[in-house]
Amino acid sequence: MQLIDKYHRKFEYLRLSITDECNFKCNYCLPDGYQRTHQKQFLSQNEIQNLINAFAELGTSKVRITGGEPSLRKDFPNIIEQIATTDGIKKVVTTTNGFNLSKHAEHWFEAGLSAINVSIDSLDANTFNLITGKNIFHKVMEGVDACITAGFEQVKVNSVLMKGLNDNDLSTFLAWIKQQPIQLRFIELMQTDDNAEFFNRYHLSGQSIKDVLLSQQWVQKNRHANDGPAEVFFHPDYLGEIGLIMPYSKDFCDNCNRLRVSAVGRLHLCLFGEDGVDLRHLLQNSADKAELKSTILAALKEKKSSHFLDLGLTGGTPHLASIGG
Ligand SMILES: Nc1nc2c(ncn2[C@@H]2O[C@H](COP(=O)(O)OP(=O)(O)OP(=O)(O)O)[C@@H](O)[C@H]2O)c(=O)[nH]1
Ligand SMILES: C[S@@+](CC[C@H](N)C(=O)[O-])C[C@H]1O[C@@H](n2cnc3c(N)ncnc32)[C@H](O)[C@@H]1O
Ligand code: SF4
Ligand code: SF4
Repeated sequence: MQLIDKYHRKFEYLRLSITDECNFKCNYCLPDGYQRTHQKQFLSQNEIQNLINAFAELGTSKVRITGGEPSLRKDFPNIIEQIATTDGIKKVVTTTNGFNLSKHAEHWFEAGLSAINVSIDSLDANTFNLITGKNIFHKVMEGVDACITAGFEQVKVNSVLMKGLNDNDLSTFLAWIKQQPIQLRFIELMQTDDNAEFFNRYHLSGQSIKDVLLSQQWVQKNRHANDGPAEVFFHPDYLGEIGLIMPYSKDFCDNCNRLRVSAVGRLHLCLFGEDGVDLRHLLQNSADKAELKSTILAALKEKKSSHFLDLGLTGGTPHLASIGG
């Protein structure tokens, strides 16, 4: 039994959100901060274990723990360890805003985290503050250094491209990664239910960056099966790499290799899909594993070939914190 859809795409990568909550106010994601509308019970460690056991038996080998801000959970290191020691899981990775990274990078590495992605939208402390609502740029950068020292096999930095806010920063970013073994990724700003006006004002294609890179002898790398969606470029004079995540480009979804489960246990077939399929009642007891697996397999039959962002359809995703990006 394998997770393969009708377009012959194989899904070995699970993005698991463990909380919706976040302590940042990124202007493209949660500009007014996290709003606690009603008390939600996020997945417990027991529920997570039952979920991961089923996915691993269906061929999942890589799990990204995301959120909201995943490291806000006190049991975050336990969750890392628990997933990393599940049979069949080869890689446990996370995406974080880095607020407590300098303190915990080594601890998470020891718990079994193999790689880490840190979101840093600008290398200018004031602009960072303006975008995220947090005046802790230097602390986050210390966290990136702590990741490199801790020995993670890969450290990536995510930067959402925004017209007039950080699109002139390419040379500063390039100077930074010349001597740093970091994969720096520029992500095209995506429209969600809540950010239409912001999107119209700030969205910018990554193609202009691609053109600059190719004109400066950067070379595109081949993709591997479990890789994320970035087009990756290297240069012999740079220790770091550049990645471009361009969901508005043609054929972006042809390589889709990931499924998502939200922090309340709903299976989402696409970042911009509809409501999702409730799995939670099947996560309470390990004896329900067979039914859980068949529910996931049945749901996959409905996965669409692509998103419909070019038609302005955001599939009911209010913001990416709600489902883990
Ligand atoms: N449209 C779309 N965007 C995605 C998808 N996966 C990731 N992204 C975007 O890319 C951002 C960065 O993703 P990360 O959490 O760093 O993970 P990744 O790029 O899948 O990870 P790697 O495995 O490290 O390459 C996400 O927050 C999204 O904004 C996807 O399947 N579809
Ligand atoms: C939703 S966050 C969750 C993890 C963590 N809080 C963080 O920011 O790294 C994951 C990623 O989604 C990206 N993101 C959020 N909203 C986005 C949007 N509308 N368009 C593109 N990327 C977005 C963020 O920059 C971040 O890199
Ligand atoms: S992008 Fe991440 S850090 Fe920023 S508000 Fe969204 S969930 Fe929080
Ligand atoms: S937008 Fe949906 S179909 Fe396309 S790559 Fe992302 S998750 Fe896959």
